[in-house]
Amino acid sequence: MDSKYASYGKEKDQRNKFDIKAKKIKLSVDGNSFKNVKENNQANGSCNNNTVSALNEVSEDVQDVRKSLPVYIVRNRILEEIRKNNTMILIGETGSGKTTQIPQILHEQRLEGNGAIAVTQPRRVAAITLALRVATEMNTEIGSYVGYSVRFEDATSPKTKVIYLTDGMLLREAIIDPLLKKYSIIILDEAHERTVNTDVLFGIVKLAQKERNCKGNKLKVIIMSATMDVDTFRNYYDNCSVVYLEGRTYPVTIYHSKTKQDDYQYSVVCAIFQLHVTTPANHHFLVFLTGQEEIETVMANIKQIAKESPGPPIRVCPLYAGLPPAKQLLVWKSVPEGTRKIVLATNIAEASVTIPHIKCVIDTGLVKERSWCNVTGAERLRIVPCSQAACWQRAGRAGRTAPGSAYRLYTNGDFKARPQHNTPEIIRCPLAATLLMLIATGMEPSTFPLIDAPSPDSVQASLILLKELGAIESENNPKLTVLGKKMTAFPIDPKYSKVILSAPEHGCLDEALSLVAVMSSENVFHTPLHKREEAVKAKQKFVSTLGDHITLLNVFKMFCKAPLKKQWCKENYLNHKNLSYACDIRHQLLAICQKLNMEVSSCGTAFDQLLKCLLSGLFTNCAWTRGGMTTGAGKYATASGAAAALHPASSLHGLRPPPPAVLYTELLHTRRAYLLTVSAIEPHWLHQVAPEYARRCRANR
Ligand SMILES: Nc1ncnc2c1ncn2[C@@H]1O[C@H](COP(=O)(O)OP(=O)(O)OP(=O)(O)O)[C@@H](O)[C@H]1O
Repeated sequence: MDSKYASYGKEKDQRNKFDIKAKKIKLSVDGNSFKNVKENNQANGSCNNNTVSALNEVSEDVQDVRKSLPVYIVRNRILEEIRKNNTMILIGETGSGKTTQIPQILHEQRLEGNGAIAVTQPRRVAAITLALRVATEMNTEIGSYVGYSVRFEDATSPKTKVIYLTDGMLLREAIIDPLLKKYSIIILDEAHERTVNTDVLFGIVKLAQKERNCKGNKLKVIIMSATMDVDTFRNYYDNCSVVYLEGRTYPVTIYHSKTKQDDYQYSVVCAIFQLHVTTPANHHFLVFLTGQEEIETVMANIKQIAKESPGPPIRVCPLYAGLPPAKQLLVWKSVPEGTRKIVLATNIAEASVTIPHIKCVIDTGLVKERSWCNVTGAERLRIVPCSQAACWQRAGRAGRTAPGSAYRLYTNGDFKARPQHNTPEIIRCPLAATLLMLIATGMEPSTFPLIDAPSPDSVQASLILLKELGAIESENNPKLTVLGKKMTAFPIDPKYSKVILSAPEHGCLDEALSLVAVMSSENVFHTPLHKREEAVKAKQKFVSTLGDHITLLNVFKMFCKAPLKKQWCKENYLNHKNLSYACDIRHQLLAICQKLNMEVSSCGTAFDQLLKCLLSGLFTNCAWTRGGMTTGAGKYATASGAAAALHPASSLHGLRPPPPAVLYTELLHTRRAYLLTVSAIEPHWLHQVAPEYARRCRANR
């Protein structure tokens, strides 16, 4: 193993260094009593035992753990503040118990009255696992007093009092009821993440609170985070009270790489095996990577090296957004005693989640970030360094149930050079979906109160896109069209709801539903590194020369017909979980279509119809060969003029001559720019299905 990866500069945990300038009330945990509780726990073996508990297989005394949390210890003071203030910001260390304890403390006092308590989370895995944990702590079933609501899954009932839900789900509820009357208390958690949905929710909740307070139907709002920019939030919420909770659970020792790492995937594998041979097996690892493909590659490498490496047996668990929920939860399952669990995750494991017995975090310091081009509306994905706040959150995952360590594969200098906080997503992301939601709730986009307003150009570009999608009447007077209203019925991006809603016109709703469903799930192909050739060969039987979309459709159709699905997937190197998840999604999309009285037509093998239908929603994602010739190895120019190559995994890769025009699903920027999930189209189709955009696009090219 290369020795340069062994050298980490040790540094003291600096999690307290965040500068909080706002006037604040400090609530301190009594150091001695906290220490004693911790020591007692350890003496009881409740934090240090070797048995790894799955989420619902509670081996520790949850009530003891609960009572040792800083938030629990000062709960009476916190309650006092919450009673006094309609709006409050609560800052507390990662792991201090904000997300699991505050809702319970409120509910124990019945502060929610006849309403419910909503706790928003930027990510579904956090919403689900938190609800499961809190249900266990409250000794109740999920869906009873505690529940969760995430896209495509609602585990609540009329008697649910504490609801963990994604910010996107609360936004959808706001379309039906902008005053969110179902809730008497709304907790906006992980405020520092500044996702576009959370930023919009800040505004919706602020307006709802103002109006409801006038009508005597009060709404309490609590904003929580470990690392947020307090001054900005305090100004936005009219100088509301800030409660700063001092006190932590377990220390995390931070190590930085001494030298810059050129190949982080390689560094990750080296770091894992260096630590693997020197750390006890019950210290599980959590590794932060940037995406599914990378996770699969690293996973394959670990499995390969593990065969010859000394040290305990290894169980590798992936965790990324597109993984079907049931598979995500496997991360919380116990492993046999003496086995090391290594979780390979994207930033979805960064905030709010607790994976028991993770004592070692290995952080690449990178994240895959979505941004977009105002002019053409095309989106792109880039791998970029994450903010300091994100780095602290990641490190915090190591100190949840015991003291831990975080190994950063970047230097201290690199860390210090990073921005303190995440750039709000609203500044860099496409806004069409958000604006559609706002317009649907009856809000006026130009006067809507946002903490950080996106540039007027960006808003205008998104309104133009909505106009071209047929969702609004005009960009200057944004009113929903009949089509736009229907689009809001689907919990998916407006580009994809447009595809579904255009399908009857192209006679292909059956196929469009399957395609959108399979594209909403994650990669269906499973390509283990050591069996790459077999996997590539197996893929051939599904490949269409028309491109990856029809290839995906072929896979999905054959999966639906296969009698022994698991076995069939194994034989064909396909991901059974992702395909099953696609089936669930299709089911739900179909139910919405049926509610809208749409007729389910099929185009059979007339795939031109399906591709035109796909283009009617994804028209911003076209690329052309330059002057009819590809430049270099399959290079195309996107609508913004950026050069990009077909991804080597595309079924069009290597086709001679290359199709003059293609439709892609995503533009990925790694060392090169790649078009992902690509189909050949006829250049004139763009004019047929999106004439306004085609004219605008030609003028810009
Ligand atoms: N699923 C779980 N299994 C075991 N312990 C858990 C679980 N969820 C929470 N805990 C315990 O409760 C503690 C508090 O978790 P909680 O999510 O409430 O903290 P938090 O202050 O909201 O942290 P963050 O800012 O990171 O979201 C954890 O550190 C851990 O000790």
